Amino acid sequence: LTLDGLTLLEIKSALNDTKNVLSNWQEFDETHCRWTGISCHPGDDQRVRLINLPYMQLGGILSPSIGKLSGLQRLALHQNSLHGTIPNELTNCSDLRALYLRGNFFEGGIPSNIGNLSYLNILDLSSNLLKGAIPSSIGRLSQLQILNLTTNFFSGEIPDIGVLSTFSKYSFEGNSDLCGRQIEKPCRTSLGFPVVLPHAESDQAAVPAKRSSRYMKVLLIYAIAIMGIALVMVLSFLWTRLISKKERAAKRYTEVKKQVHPGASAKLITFHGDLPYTSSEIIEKLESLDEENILGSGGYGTVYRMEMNDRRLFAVKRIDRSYAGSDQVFERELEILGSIKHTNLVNMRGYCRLPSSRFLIYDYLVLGSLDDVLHENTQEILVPNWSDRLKIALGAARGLAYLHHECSPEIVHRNIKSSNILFDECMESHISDLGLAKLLVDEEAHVTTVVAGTFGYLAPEYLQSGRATEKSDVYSFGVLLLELVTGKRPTDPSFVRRGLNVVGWVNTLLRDNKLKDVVDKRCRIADEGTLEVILELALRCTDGNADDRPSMNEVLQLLKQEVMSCPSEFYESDSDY
Ligand SMILES: Nc1ncnc2c1ncn2[C@@H]1O[C@H](COP(=O)(O)OP(=O)(O)OP(=O)(O)O)[C@@H](O)[C@H]1O
Repeated sequence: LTLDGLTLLEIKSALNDTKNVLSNWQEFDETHCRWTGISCHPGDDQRVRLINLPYMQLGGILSPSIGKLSGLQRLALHQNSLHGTIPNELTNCSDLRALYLRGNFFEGGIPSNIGNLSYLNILDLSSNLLKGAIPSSIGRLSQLQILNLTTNFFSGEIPDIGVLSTFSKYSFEGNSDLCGRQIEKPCRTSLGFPVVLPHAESDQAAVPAKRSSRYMKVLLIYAIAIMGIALVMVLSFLWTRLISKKERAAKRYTEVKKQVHPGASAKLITFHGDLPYTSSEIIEKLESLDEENILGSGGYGTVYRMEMNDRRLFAVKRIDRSYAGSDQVFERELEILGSIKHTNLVNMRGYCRLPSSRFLIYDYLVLGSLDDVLHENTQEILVPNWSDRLKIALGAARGLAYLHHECSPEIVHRNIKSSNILFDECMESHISDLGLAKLLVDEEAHVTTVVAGTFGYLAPEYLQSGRATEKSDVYSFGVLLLELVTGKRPTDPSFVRRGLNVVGWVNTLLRDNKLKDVVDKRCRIADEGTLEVILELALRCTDGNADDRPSMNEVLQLLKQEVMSCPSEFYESDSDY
């Protein structure tokens, strides 16, 4: 073993590896470059470049030996259970570009000479038990693009110097004792007054004694008035919250506007008043849809492009499938689906039942589906690059995590696939067809035909039992990630011919150390570290054992970190970490 290999063993000895994930970190191994979570610099000297061990349930401490890895560029140990302090020696890793220690139990302060890490792009120490002042040397990190110190116990004034001046409150939230310009919270003197007050400068020039007692009086009046106003605001805020909560509960379904078309047995339901047209105009447009307007057809029916008189476009799905229950139950279920709103879900605007057919009305997504973009795209220039692909994955993960973790009861999509990821004019991902897989199955059918979804994306246990869970969605999402990396459909003939699906194919190539062969040839990967992390995530999502797959919230966290660490134009748009 080289010096770096021995250093890794020292680091391992300080970690509490409960799940034995570091079992292949062995003394007798000649090269440490293939150990779990390790990547080396190209060349013969086997210098460690990346340590990627997030979500590994590692305990123990981060050994000071880490400082000996002078070629280290990325240290990702987020979402483990590490404790102790962040060793000062870490700042000897002068090549470090990304440091992720989020979601551990690190105590103490940030090493004061962290400013020595002059290449640092990303510093994420959020969700730890860190305390003390934020060192001003962070201001010297001129390359720093992402700073996340949220949810710790930092205190004192945030230094307003260098790069530290450029970060907003989103980098510091969840530290109740911090103050400073960045978080719009003035720091206070021991008397409890803001250090900087309006007109403070002119007061300096005044006659000291007399002026200061008048000044104190004014301050007192100010303070009492501010406290009074704050009290009134808090009370009225609480009151409106109470009222609006009650109203929201009562109005849950009243926002759904139901209209019965005069003279015909037609029914129109619009959700959240989202379709600002008369029922006659909508019904007239629906009745006039013809072959020219067809966008495509899928398992539930045909999709049309519908243009209103004001030129706004909608996508309309004419439902072919029958529904076993009554119209009332079907419509009630749809009302629930219509009430779900999220930027990464295709917005359902309304439902219309005419004697001839039933229609679902959606927002029209101009740039088509991921399936079109990846597989039907003949113009090389329009093929998404690596950072676009990460952004697409992130958007889809946000939508799916919302369905799994924010909706109550949670919604299992059952049919995650590339043709159900649609793009708006900004190439933002929107998941379509949510809820339909469950709503439009034939309840009477035999269990094997109850399986909705599309071959290639389906989790093995879902195929066997017909029972869809969040974890079967996670599997489909993992396949989607592999599709984004490889640029191949999950049923691509090149591996199906050899009896493999995309998961088996990627696993085989990785086992043979052919990382490069996995990647879509049309896409230049800027950062091999990110590629490895995404592949590892995809393989965890497609684990044969559903319990070993991560939740969508975990997937989302990990993708956010990767998107932020991928240098591209969409840093700014992704600020909600
Ligand atoms: N809201 C929308 N905006 C623009 N195009 C859409 C919209 N919804 C669907 N489409 C397009 O209509 C076509 C058919 O979509 P549909 O969802 O019915 O089929 P699918 O996704 O191929 O299969 P499945 O029914 O299994 O989901 C696809 O080409 C899709 O891109």
